[in-house]
Amino acid sequence: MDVLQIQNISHVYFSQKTTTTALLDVSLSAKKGEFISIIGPSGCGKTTLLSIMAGLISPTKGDVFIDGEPVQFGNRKTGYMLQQDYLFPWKTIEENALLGLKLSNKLNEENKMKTIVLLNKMGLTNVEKMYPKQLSGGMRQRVSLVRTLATDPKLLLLDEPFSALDFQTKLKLEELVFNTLKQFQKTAVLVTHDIGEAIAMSDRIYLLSNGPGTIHEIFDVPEKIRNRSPLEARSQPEYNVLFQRIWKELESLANKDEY
Ligand SMILES: Nc1ncnc2c1ncn2[C@@H]1O[C@H](COP(=O)(O)OP(=O)(O)OP(=O)(O)O)[C@@H](O)[C@H]1O
Repeated sequence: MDVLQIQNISHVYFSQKTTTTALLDVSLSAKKGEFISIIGPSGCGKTTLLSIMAGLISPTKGDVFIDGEPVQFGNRKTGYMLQQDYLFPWKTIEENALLGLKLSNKLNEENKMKTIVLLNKMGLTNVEKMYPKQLSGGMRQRVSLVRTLATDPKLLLLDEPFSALDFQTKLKLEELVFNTLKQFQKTAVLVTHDIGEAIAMSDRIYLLSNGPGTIHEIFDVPEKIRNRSPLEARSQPEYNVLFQRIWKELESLANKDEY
């Protein structure tokens, strides 16, 4: 069954003087456990699309279903992981990690224990009583991932979560996120500007055209890459072939003055 179904979404922003069509007739889907990526030029509507999936804005046209139900404002079916970790500096790591559970009234001893175990699994041992400023950027993003996973969302929305990190930390975190999501059979949507990251982590990549964003092309990631961890995937010959294909497609958009 599709955990995520987006059917013919269009979205127009209206202001007093202008109207901007951000998305035009976009359809996509993801089955349970699938990892999909959305790439495309700046301003093509990626954030708008994620905000619609999260139920933060309603599309002007079209339907979104998560787990078979229409997305509603304030729904708790999605978890967001962003470029910035948005941990509260005055709260301890444990309090930050448990915040999602607390807000959704799911905080009990069992869930608390599960969250602490998850923190430890992420290599975050003995940090529970520390504050965010005492942790590195990569560690804070790991706390942010734990907070997101703790509420057991049906769908994870990852909005460039690695882009502020140094390259080595980014590769390590990609590996950790990939393995964790596979372990829990989580469905995820990643928005990124990094073609390599999209290939290394995804089952399928949606390339959006320049605004108004439409689906320009869908790339299925070959099995040889999908069956490997992101780091191993990057050393496969198929990885370079797909990288070149996507790169050329982006270039062709640029030459059409679309990118
Ligand atoms: N609140 C808003 N009001 C009016 N126009 C908006 C609003 N938010 C976004 N837009 C416009 O909608 C289009 C898509 O924006 P969006 O932020 O979704 O693109 P994006 O692909 O995420 O961009 P980037 O890669 O630069 O983050 C752009 O033309 C943008 O200017």
